[in-house]
Amino acid sequence: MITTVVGAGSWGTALAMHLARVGHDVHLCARDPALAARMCQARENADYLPELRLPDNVHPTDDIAAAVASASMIVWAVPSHGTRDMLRPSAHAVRTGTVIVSATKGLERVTWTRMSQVLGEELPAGCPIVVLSGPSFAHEVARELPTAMVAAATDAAASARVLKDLRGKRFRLYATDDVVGVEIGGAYKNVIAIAAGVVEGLGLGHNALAGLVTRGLAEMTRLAVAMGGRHETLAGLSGLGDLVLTCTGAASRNHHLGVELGQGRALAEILAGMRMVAEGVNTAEGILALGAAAGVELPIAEQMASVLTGRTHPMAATEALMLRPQKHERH
Ligand SMILES: NC(=O)C1=CN([C@@H]2O[C@H](COP(=O)(O)OP(=O)(O)OC[C@H]3O[C@@H](n4cnc5c(N)ncnc54)[C@H](O)[C@@H]3O)[C@@H](O)[C@H]2O)C=CC1
Ligand SMILES: O=C(CO)COP(=O)(O)O
Repeated sequence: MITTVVGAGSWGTALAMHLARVGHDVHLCARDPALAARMCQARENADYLPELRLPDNVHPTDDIAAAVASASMIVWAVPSHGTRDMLRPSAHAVRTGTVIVSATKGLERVTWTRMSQVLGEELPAGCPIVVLSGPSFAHEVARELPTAMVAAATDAAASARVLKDLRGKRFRLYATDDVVGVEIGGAYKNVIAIAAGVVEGLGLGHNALAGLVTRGLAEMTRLAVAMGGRHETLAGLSGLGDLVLTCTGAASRNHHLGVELGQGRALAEILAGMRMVAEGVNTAEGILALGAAAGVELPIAEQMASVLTGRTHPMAATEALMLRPQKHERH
């Protein structure tokens, strides 16, 4: 079974290692030829997932068109801002019927399109898209620590195939047909994870963190439902599950960025010191655009977008949220 993973950052590399361990022959595509060469030579991805040996059946490459042409399954793990540009030149090489697993969590800049929609617009017809999401730090998947995720697709045969082909002793998947709910949950949680980091950086305590996570989940759910997703999806792995992980786990890049913001560092300075992507930085504005289009109020995302663009100080954002009119909890 040949599977191609596009994106040799931490997530693509971890998924490639997992797939190789469960029996796939994996092509791992890096856009940087030098990184592909270093991975071939050193048998590790020292830039993004150091000190973990790549299994022998992971084949690093920079020839994306050849790698996608030979695969019966493609796992997409390129950050959202690079997805369309990275896919377009090789999309024609993808064979009809190839199952596409979208592992990216974010929205396309400016259009604020969901990732499965971007992939669907660029790929040939007849390639079912399955969204993989949920609480899953790359370094833990790479180390074979137990992980549960969700696979969302409108095509039940495609999600069943992903459940079967990705299954591992310590990797468990649940299926759903709620693609919108899963993608909104996976994108939105990054914004709330930044907010959770801000709470920590400001030293606001555990009460504040618990309140933020709970009200963050409420507004994520509000948006997802307004866009056609289901309430219970957001109570699942790609909602509550990923919030618990990234709002409390220090390994979250979004959470880390929020801590630094809360401690008073400027966004540009924080980003300059990060090699890895923090999707929530771009997603906040997109979430607001989707909220405006759907006619729903998203107060935490609104404050975070304002903090991230430097218009509001993190403490002022906290006060603005606390001083909002009180209301019924279900709203
Ligand atoms: N790392 C993790 O634990 C998880 C990450 N994800 C998601 O997977 C996606 C990829 O994230 P990571 O692998 O963690 O990122 P990363 O920061 O570890 O690596 C990013 C990769 O994308 C490449 N890249 C950067 N800008 C690019 C562009 N403009 N065009 C094409 N490629 C570009 C980099 O060269 C690098 O290979 C993100 O949407 C992230 O939210 C999802 C679940 C877990
Ligand atoms: O999505 C993730 C885990 O599920 C990774 O979160 P970060 O991108 O914040 O590190």
